[in-house]
Amino acid sequence: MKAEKVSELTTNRLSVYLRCLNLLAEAGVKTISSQALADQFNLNSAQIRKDLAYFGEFGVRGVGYDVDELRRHLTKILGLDRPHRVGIIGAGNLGTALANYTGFAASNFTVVALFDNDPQKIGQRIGQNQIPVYDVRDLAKVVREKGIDVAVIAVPARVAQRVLNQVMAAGIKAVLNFAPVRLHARLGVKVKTVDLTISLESLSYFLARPQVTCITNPRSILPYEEIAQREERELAKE
Ligand SMILES: NC(=O)c1ccc[n+]([C@@H]2O[C@H](COP(=O)([O-])OP(=O)(O)OC[C@H]3O[C@@H](n4cnc5c(N)ncnc54)[C@H](O)[C@@H]3O)[C@@H](O)[C@H]2O)c1
Repeated sequence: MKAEKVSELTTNRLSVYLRCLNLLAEAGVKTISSQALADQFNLNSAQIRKDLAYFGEFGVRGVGYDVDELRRHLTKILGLDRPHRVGIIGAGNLGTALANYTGFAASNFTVVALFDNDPQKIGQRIGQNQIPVYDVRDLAKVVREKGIDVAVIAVPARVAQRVLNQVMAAGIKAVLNFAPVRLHARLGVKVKTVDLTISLESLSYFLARPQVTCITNPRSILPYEEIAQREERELAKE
């Protein structure tokens, strides 16, 4: 497997394929061709074949993919076959909302701790799973004790870099950042930023151009696919 050169766009697509395959499995579908998969979920069949071929031979010519087998492979490729333990730093509006959300469990992610620096919040328990809020100064200790391998940053932007530094010092290598700020991670640490304002502003851009948003043909997504493919080529060059 040549997984080390796989871009984030590819891993995002693998995650989409897995979600589609889970829906097919729930509906009792046993095998599916790349074309049928593409048609049902508005994906690109050549891209599916290319993405999957990268990780080995999955499909059977003329039959397609075995849905359960491909689900197992994608689950393994995405590292979802082992549980991930998540710690959320910032027990405010967003941090507590994320801790209350039970939907991550299906993908093998469990929120096991929140961290804060507010004495009023430290010691509280959040949501139906009664997740404890720890003092952020105890981050490294709790990370070790609870085997936390993913951190979510939900603190104000002005302290987010400092918190990331603490997270990295605690040995965590995968970070989901909600603070609207560009963070600097050291080599070997992956930070993904979810910036809702950027997403809203890009929606606003399309609202400002009704001729783009009014096209109903699914192929109207082609320009964005092209952008994604261009980004991917650039990533591959790095
Ligand atoms: N609330 C939302 O809908 C939303 C949406 C998108 C992005 N965000 C972003 O997420 C972040 C959190 O937003 P929020 O609305 O939950 O804010 P909030 O003020 O409700 O919560 C922030 C929490 O971080 C804690 N905190 C501050 N400094 C800390 C530190 N050094 N170490 C540990 N904890 C610390 C605070 O005590 C507080 O509990 C912000 O950067 C915000 O811009 C929020």
